[in-house]
Amino acid sequence: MGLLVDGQWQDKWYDTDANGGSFKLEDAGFRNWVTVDGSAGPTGKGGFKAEANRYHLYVSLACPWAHRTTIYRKLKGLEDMISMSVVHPFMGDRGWTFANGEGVIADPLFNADYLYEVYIAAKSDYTGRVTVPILWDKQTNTIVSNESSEIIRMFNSAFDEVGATAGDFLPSALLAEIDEINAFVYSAVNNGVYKAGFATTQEAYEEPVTELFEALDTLEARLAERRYLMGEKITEADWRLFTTLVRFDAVYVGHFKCNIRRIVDYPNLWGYLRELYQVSGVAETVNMDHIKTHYYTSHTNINPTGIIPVGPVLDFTEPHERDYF
Ligand SMILES: N[C@@H](CCC(=O)N[C@@H](CS)C(=O)NCC(=O)O)C(=O)O
Repeated sequence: MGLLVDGQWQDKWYDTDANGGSFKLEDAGFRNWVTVDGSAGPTGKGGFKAEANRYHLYVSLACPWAHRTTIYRKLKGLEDMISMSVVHPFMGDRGWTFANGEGVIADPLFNADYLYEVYIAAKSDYTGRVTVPILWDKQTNTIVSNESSEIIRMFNSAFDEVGATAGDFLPSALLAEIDEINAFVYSAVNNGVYKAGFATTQEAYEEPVTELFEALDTLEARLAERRYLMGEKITEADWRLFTTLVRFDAVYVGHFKCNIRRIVDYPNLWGYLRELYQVSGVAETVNMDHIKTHYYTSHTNINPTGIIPVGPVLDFTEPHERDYF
């Protein structure tokens, strides 16, 4: 675990002391957009036109933020036009690596050993954390974006005219409502588990855990009334919730101490999670081995022995029983 300072790697854990023991996620450093015609997107600069075989995605199969992008790459049929590398699940002193391991896909562009080399290739004096996902442009040799929430919006529609699978997870009529629920889920759930897990004081832990379970209770009630968060159709809001839910019982309950309840204790959330998992192609994006290995072995201040728990036994393939809607 560490970060780049002026293009030099420094081995540092998150600085929770600066925030009274609380974990604060850093803003992503590259915020450009791939668009249909290469014009600038909502942030950053233009020049990134949607084209087949132009972009490369770097991910970790363990990471819930990167997982959003692998789901979209799969569901939008982008696998043949956007190549992908997968880092090793263990993130040690030098951050993410391409060490040999099951499920690791080496870096074909730089043959990098460490992911930070990719950041330095984009900006030799880069300062910031070295995070996944990264969307790389092979034409202009730079990082387009390292912000998952924006990469999935690009994948959702920018490549439709060059052969992506039809399907829109962000219908414009629902945009405002989706943004609203995303903000709630992000703060209390997606990032809530990290705020609880990386807290270094009792108070900084208890507050996000309480907020997290209040939010899960609210979502449970909402899913009693609706099949998906926005109603009858799966939207971006569901995929953003899914990547946290699928890791929850195996990792966040134990490793991050988010243990007031488990997802299997919530009938609606558990059925909803199974249904999303069973959407064609999605199960192939879930690698429980990378997920458990990453969290339990990389965060040595939380789990010094590095022992990976054997359980829990979870069967995401059980009938989801949500078709009654
Ligand atoms: N804002 C980013 C956050 C990505 C992120 O924090 N990724 C984690 C893995 S789950 C990471 O690479 N962390 C490495 C580090 O912080 O040093 C996004 O959503 O794309």
